[in-house]
Amino acid sequence: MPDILKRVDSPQDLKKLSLAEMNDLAQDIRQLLISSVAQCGGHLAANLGVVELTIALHYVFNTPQDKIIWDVGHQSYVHKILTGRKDSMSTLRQYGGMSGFPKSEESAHDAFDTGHSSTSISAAVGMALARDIKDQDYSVVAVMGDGALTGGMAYEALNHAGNEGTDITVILNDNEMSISKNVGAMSSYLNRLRTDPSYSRTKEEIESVLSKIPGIGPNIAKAAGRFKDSVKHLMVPGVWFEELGFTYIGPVNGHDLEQLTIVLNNVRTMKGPVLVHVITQKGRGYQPALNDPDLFHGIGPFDINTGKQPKKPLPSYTEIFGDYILDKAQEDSAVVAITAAMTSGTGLKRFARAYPERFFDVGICEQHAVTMAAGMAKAGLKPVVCIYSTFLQRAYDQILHDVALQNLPVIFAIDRAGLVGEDGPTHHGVFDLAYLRNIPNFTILAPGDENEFLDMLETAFTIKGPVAIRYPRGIGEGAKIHNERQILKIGKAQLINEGQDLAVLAVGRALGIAREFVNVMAGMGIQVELVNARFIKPLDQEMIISLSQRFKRLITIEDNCLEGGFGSAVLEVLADHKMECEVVRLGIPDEFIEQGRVDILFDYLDLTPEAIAETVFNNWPDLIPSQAWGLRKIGES
Ligand SMILES: Cc1ncc(C[n+]2csc(CCOP(=O)(O)OP(=O)(O)O)c2C)c(N)n1
Ligand SMILES: CC(=O)[C@@H](O)[C@H](O)COP(=O)(O)O
Ligand SMILES: [Mg+2]
Repeated sequence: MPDILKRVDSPQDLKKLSLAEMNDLAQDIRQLLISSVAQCGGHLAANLGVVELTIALHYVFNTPQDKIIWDVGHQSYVHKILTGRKDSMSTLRQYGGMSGFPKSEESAHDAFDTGHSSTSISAAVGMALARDIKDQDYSVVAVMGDGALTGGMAYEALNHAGNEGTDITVILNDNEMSISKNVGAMSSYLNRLRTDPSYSRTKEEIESVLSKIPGIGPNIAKAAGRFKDSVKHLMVPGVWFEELGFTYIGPVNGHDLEQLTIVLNNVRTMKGPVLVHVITQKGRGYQPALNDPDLFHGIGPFDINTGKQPKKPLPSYTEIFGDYILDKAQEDSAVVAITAAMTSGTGLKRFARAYPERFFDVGICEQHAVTMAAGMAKAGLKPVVCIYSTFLQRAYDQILHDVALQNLPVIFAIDRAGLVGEDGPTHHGVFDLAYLRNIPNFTILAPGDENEFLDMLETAFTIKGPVAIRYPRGIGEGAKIHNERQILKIGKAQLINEGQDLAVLAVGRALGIAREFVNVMAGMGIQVELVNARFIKPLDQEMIISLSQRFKRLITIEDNCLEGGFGSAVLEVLADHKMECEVVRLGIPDEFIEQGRVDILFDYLDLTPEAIAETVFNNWPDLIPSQAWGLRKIGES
């Protein structure tokens, strides 16, 4: 580990460093970031961009007494390194290792848990109001990116904070990037603040503005004076923010530690809501990340020298979707694609290039995306809303009230459904079946393999109402893609394997696990009937009833939460028809699942073929054949 970094185990150590040493520290931290993310994967580009900003924040503020809230939290690695966790960087995002997001249970310096965007100002206002009610004394700082500022919640919070006049500091970290290039009118406004000289005030104007800040002005004015001519650029009128009741300070060079520490030192003593507009460069200090900040926003392990990643052996569900939607748009001019700031993540990059007039990146605005799609559907288009399962949670009422209630034909392509792996509990998409299947008019599907996914997409375009297709992160089952598409019969499950001893109903990614389970059982002489549910809504009631009559023992498998999920839906059918049948539901239990490789998580959840066999034998010991006695846990109650 480089020298200066060795000496920094806490923010207190940082405060002993000279400016030159802090600049050296910044370079040491960049090295650690690059080597750790190259090994573990993670959010590299954003962290490289906030190195100096994070050093300056910890130099000026005193965590954990002062609270720093990292919006989204993907850029919190530097904060973790400076707050006693540098040695844990080798475990970043691994099972049992350090989280890639702020986590209060991991450190007292992590003031608020994040992962989803645009929450930081609301949380900061809440903490600041609590502080004031309890008559306590500490600073509350929200660090938010320009991408996060496209999210509606940020505006709700700015609106409220400006009105309350609460003492909070918002650091707007503007790097002109969301994951892809940032979008929207606010982004253009920030760009004008950054670049248009007519927005810049003269030194005298700045000092006059500063001196009007009650009780604090002279301090700031003095600090500004130290910058002589360059101070002209220190404060420009961020009129929009000022109209909302914020004191706007900026643009500030986010890589100039001297300027940052002076500005933050003064901001620290200011009253009321303050917004500091900091300009940073995403990917700074690592050429491959500078060349492709989108790729290096969130990346798997890579070669440090080349920045290259190992080639994937198979196309992912996302890529298959990207190919399909491109073809579909060519075939049907009414097809439009909508993303909420996840163009590459949802496989829409080529669509965006080929059909710019039919592609809409609305920013981190899942709610707006869904209601806008409803409007488009009402007016005759065929909108496909491409949103990760976990982020679609944001738009629940819009799905229900604006789409489903009017039975509008909006197709929801729900990527990253089920366990996503290293991003962990903030990002696992394990709730969608439960939050969607109670909404009338919906058709909900989950593919068991790549061809079925394509059939489902094709089928979705024939349905005259809202459709959700949920599919997992990463590569599929490896099925060879053929060209004949079939329109699926709505609400009909698919019999995969006939058996006599036990029936399994599986859905989506769980079908792959179930297939292997059938083989494991067959190896022990137990014949399992396997059904691919295909539809979560409408359910194939006939099939479920028939299975319950024939087998009396049924297993459901899903990678969704058990409460309210697919297995619960099966139980409802059985109860409604007064069927007597023993059902074991397998899926995600009532807990937040940690980060880690998906196979490790499935193992932890006893959702491997062998573990399922053990569960079966534990529930129904009469099924245990003599050959099965080698298996872990068998016979234990
Ligand atoms: C509600 C929600 N939607 C989408 C995302 C995915 N996401 C994570 S970071 C990010 C871009 C954030 O951009 P910005 O705030 O400017 O941070 P930067 O990476 O540029 O530092 C997006 C879209 C998310 N975390 N939460
Ligand atoms: C921080 C965040 O929300 C995204 O960057 C997310 O981590 C992307 O996930 P994927 O890697 O699955 O696209
Ligand atoms: Mg940004």
